[in-house]
Amino acid sequence: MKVLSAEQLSGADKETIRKQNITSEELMERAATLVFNEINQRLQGAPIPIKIFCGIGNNGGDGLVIARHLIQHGYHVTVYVVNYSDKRSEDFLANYEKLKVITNDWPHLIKEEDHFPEINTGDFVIDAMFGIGLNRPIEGWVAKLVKLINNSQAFILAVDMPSGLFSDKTPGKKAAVIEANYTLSFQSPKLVFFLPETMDYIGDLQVLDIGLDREYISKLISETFLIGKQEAVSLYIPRKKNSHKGDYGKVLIVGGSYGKIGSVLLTATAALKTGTGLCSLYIPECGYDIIQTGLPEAMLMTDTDKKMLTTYPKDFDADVVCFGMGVGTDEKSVQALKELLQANNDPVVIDADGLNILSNNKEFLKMLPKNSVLTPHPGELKRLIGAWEDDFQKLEKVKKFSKKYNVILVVKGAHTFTIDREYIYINDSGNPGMATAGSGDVLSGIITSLIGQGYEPVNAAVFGVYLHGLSGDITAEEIGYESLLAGDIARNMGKAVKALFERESMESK
Ligand SMILES: NC(=O)C1=CN([C@@H]2O[C@H](COP(=O)(O)OP(=O)(O)OC[C@H]3O[C@@H](n4cnc5c(N)ncnc54)[C@H](OP(=O)(O)O)[C@@H]3O)[C@@H](O)[C@H]2O)[C@@H](O)CC1
Ligand SMILES: Nc1ncnc2c1ncn2[C@@H]1O[C@H](COP(=O)(O)OP(=O)(O)O)[C@@H](O)[C@H]1O
Ligand SMILES: [K+]
Repeated sequence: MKVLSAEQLSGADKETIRKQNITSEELMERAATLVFNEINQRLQGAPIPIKIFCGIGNNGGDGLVIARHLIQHGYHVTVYVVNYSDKRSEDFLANYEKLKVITNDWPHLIKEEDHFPEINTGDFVIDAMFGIGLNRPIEGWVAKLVKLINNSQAFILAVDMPSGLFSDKTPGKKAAVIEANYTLSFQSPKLVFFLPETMDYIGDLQVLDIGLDREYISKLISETFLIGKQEAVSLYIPRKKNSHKGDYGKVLIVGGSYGKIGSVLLTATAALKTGTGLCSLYIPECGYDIIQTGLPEAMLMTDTDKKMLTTYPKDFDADVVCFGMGVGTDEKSVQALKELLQANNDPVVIDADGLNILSNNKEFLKMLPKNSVLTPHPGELKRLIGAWEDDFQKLEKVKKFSKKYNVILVVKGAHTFTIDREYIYINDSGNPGMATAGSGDVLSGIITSLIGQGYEPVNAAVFGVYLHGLSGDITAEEIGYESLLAGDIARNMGKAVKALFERESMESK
């Protein structure tokens, strides 16, 4: 799904009004009615106090439409107009008049702190103060109102986006922003919904298709995509009946050191469980018995050093090589990575200490084969590209790095971002149970496996990240977050691939 900017959404809005020959008020009615339907479906007429806070722009207009429908369906609604300015939008005014017709209980005007209502724990608050039109931080008494709502413990539903969030920049640490429990957003998710600094404001997210012109949207150039089940399925390459193990990749995993052999075991298990035909490992000698026992399907070569990697098997003919998990950063292991980079022209996957070695030896970056995949977590990323001021600057820096070195970066997190030059792919699978040692090692194995099976590196990264999260979701569904182990994610890869094609088994995310 394309992630559109506020500007693109406004354009689509105008084109829809023109092409469908409707007024902007009718479009607002359509969008806000969808929000009402969702609320009605969940509340089923429950007599709980609903407090709707409306701004004076079109987000406020949506709030007034929602209020009208809720009142007409017998809900206990109180409407507040957060009168932060006198420039009421036309559609706000039209809906203000419509509301007056159906109730004597007219909106309460809030113009200062003294007008604030009491908000109680059991209230259902609808935030329709600001949407994509916010152009400066919320200040003064409006900021105080935002804090009052946040501190109320009431359930908060945000319309289009939580008030206080911008669509194209982060709000700053002390800014007043609604902390929603649930966000119902129109037509397209916004980039800020997925960034580490701002994702916590969103709560659960649902995107409503408000019927903006499909043709116009399909022609819009977007560089940012949300990857859900539908997008993942489209990347899948089916196996051929007439095939053999040589068709599914000869993978080489290089890693491990004394005390960290488990990392390569996880990576290799994930690679084989993702469909690799032939999986070999190059490890320090101390890992020999561990791998042969733990993963008899894998083949092994060992370094002459017992405890760490000192070299790289240059003559080994692999389709794809993965380097880095559990390696450490000893000078001798730096040499191993150097030899690997000198010996390879095809894309490689670099993770963990492989990334730390790159950060300590920046001259190696130029040696990375084109379209190699780097999989940093935020700490590794910082060492690689330097610190950033906010998430938007981080994305710009990563794009620049990706272009400069011709590589793909998988920036791991609650929403993992795969960045290929100017393109951003945001992952929508996964859960907090995956915040457990070794789950990154598993991801590297999955991506390496897919490259070995003939996926383009960027597709291997995007699809691999999705499958990794999906396997984590399936595992969490079975055993909960707390006891989820990285090895479970690897072992459940088969279920994840199957779930891609099962309609009922998993909710399409
Ligand atoms: N296209 C779609 O998908 C559809 C969109 N729809 C809905 O429209 C929403 C966008 O509406 P919108 O453009 O009227 O902007 P909105 O967010 O209501 O606020 C703008 C007002 O706030 C003001 N202002 C800004 N910052 C401020 C501040 N810090 N403190 C105080 N004031 C501030 C600014 O005035 P300014 O002073 O800057 O001139 C202006 O008056 C969108 O989110 C969605 O809900 C649907 O109805 C239909 C389909
Ligand atoms: N809260 C979360 N939600 C979804 N995925 C998560 C969450 N926390 C971690 N993950 C995923 O788990 C993996 C952790 O990787 P990493 O930090 O490299 O772990 P390790 O070094 O222990 O292998 C990443 O793929 C990341 O996206
Ligand atoms: K809002």
